[in-house]
Amino acid sequence: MLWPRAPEQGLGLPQTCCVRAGTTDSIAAFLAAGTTQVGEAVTSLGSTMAIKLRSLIRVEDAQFGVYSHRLGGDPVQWLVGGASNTGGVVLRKFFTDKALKQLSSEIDPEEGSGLDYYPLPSRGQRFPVCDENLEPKLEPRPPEDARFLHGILEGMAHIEATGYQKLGELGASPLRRVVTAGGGAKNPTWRRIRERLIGVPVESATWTEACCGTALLALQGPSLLGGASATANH
Ligand SMILES: Nc1ncnc2c1ncn2[C@@H]1O[C@H](COP(=O)(O)OP(=O)(O)O)[C@@H](O)[C@H]1O
Ligand SMILES: O=C(CO)[C@H](O)[C@H](O)COP(=O)(O)O
Repeated sequence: MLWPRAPEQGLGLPQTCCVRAGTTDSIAAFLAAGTTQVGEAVTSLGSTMAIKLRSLIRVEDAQFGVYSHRLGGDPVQWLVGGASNTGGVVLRKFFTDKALKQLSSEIDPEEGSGLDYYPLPSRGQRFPVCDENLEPKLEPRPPEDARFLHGILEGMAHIEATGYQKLGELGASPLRRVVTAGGGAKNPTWRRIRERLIGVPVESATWTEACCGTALLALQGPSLLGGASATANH
């Protein structure tokens, strides 16, 4: 908590104003998504892809871009995960949001694309492997836009699945369910591709915007952390 100083020193807020600070966008998205159980995770599919798994075990491994934030509770829970360079920023290079919706409806998520892409906006990856020289792979490009999109969505789902697999290998609590936040959460085709590849139920969050988590944190403070549900009627 930050208490404001005199107006000439700070923000000029009244003494009665309590400011809560310190979250990141993907932690805010995690809080908004309303998980309560160890083994539940949130994938934020925004411009980049970030994953956070509610775990009893803390895991850190810079080689794979894996780190943990302390969530709280008794016993203490951790948000284990990482932030990848893949994500919607790659989709935006090729498709408008309107085209994404139309083309996604033409994809059969039960079938493989037959392509082997590694979607990145440029060279370099942070998670699930940390390698500044890793190159994107988005070729060959088929003539059909829907198939091209299928390959990209599948490639990103592979990266996400590998990420969750890596958390398990490094000793985090076993994954049971994935909730989705961010702009990619509104894509049911992608959700099904991801579910097939990750191997646990994948759902869309009721609140997909990180700002909802920030608002909940401002309202409830530390009582929101450590197993409390974020889906209170606010
Ligand atoms: N139907 C869709 N399917 C998949 N991705 C989508 C869809 N609509 C929008 N997006 C992607 O969502 C991203 C924006 O999500 P958002 O959570 O607002 O991102 P951020 O706040 O990180 O910039 C864009 O990169 C866009 O390509
Ligand atoms: O890369 C990101 C956004 O582009 C991550 O969301 C950001 O790094 C959040 O960090 P943390 O994982 O510590 O919550």
